[in-house]
Amino acid sequence: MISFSGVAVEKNGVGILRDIDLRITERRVGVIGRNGSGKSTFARLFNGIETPSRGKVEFEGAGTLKELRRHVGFVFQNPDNQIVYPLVSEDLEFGLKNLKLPKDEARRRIDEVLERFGLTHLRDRLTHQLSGGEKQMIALAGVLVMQPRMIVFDEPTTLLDLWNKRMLMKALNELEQSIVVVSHDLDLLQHFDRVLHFENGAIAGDGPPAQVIPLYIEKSQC
Ligand SMILES: Nc1ncnc2c1ncn2[C@@H]1O[C@H](COP(=O)(O)OP(=O)(O)OP(=O)(O)O)[C@@H](O)[C@H]1O
Repeated sequence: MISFSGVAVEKNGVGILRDIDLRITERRVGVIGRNGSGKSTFARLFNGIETPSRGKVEFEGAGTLKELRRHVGFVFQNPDNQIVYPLVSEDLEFGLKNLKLPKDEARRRIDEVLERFGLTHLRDRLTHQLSGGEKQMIALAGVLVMQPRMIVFDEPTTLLDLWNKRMLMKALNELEQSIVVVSHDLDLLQHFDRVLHFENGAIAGDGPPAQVIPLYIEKSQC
């Protein structure tokens, strides 16, 4: 469970997010809203990439940056922001080095994740030669090997074609972690447990997709 209590974010004197009071216990949560409504800023609070100007974010009662980073993984919209090493295998080992895992255990985790998502053939490839969809999956694999309890995705399907979008949606559905997905792709979120609708830096709608999404669409038609 992750909680936001009285959270506000301000930058250069400008209010970006305000009055965020939430407890998230659902397995699949979507985040929608117009461009500039504060979704990415909200998403980045989950694992401490962004810190609140006021209020606190806690994962099961622990709010230190170290705890948030340990429990919550973050998948960026553009995998180039996430993939740093020339070889896929090196990139996947990168985060695990910080955990100081024995080599065998690190290898086992990497093999398991690659195998599970049918990515084993990419293990020794150069990361800059991967397609956009392959990169997106390797970025997700890099987060999964860290075994976080929750994963936040910021617009994960924007760069993907229909095939890769389907592959990612299937992967999302099969994850045992709880997931939070920021997306303009309303189809992706229609079977989620809960959807948060942001408007001008605050939550304007919160509930099941069948309730929140139609109201959001209605507002866009005004
Ligand atoms: N450093 C900053 N200083 C001032 N304003 C900022 C800063 N960073 C972000 N903003 C503003 O905060 C608002 C929210 O940005 P955010 O990226 O969270 O929106 P978003 O809902 O994710 O948008 P999009 O759908 O376009 O990705 C935007 O108006 C943005 O211009």
